[in-house]
Amino acid sequence: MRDTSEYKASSFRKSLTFAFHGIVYAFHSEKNMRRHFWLFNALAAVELVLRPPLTAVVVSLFVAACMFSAELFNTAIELAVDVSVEWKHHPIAGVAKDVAAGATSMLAFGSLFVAIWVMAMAAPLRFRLFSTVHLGATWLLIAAAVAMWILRYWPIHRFPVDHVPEKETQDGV
Ligand SMILES: Nc1ncnc2c1ncn2[C@@H]1O[C@H](COP(=O)(O)OP(=O)(O)OP(=O)(O)O)[C@@H](O)[C@H]1O
Repeated sequence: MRDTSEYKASSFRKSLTFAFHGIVYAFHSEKNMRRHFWLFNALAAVELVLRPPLTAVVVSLFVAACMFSAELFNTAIELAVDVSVEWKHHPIAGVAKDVAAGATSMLAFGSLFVAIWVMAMAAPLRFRLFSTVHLGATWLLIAAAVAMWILRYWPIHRFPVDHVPEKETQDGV
């Protein structure tokens, strides 16, 4: 095995590149990441139509980022557990994965309250897709959506990812 010191990020730019690799890998290998991606698009579409104020948009984007972050942690834990038990069955490995999945589910549940609050902030609910209200919030939403699409569809073969688990391929959700 090679010495891990050679992977140490020597600059901020390198650290960001490693983080980017991680996110792209997770989008390619994890079906839940792809589910969250489509949920995020649904959220962005609803907010573009209803046009809640900037505060509600910022909070909802932050919660969406937390959700993606939780799923990334979950993926990292699953991979680390699989490596540590060498893909063999171990009761504690199973518990570790269940706990990580539980953490993600908790956040998903909490996100529902934020979704309800965003709807309340958008009241009275009207079709405002072509309106010019809350333009700052609208541009923020569009920028966030574009960034997510880039991360989701960035070609993985450009990165030194040796193995994408067979259980989750590019197909599917
Ligand atoms: N090595 C293992 N030893 C014992 N139980 C395991 C092991 N790996 C997985 N499990 C059990 O199977 C469940 C599913 O594990 P798996 O690795 O397939 O996660 P997953 O279904 O891909 O999760 P997610 O949908 O969050 O990606 C775990 O939550 C755990 O209960």
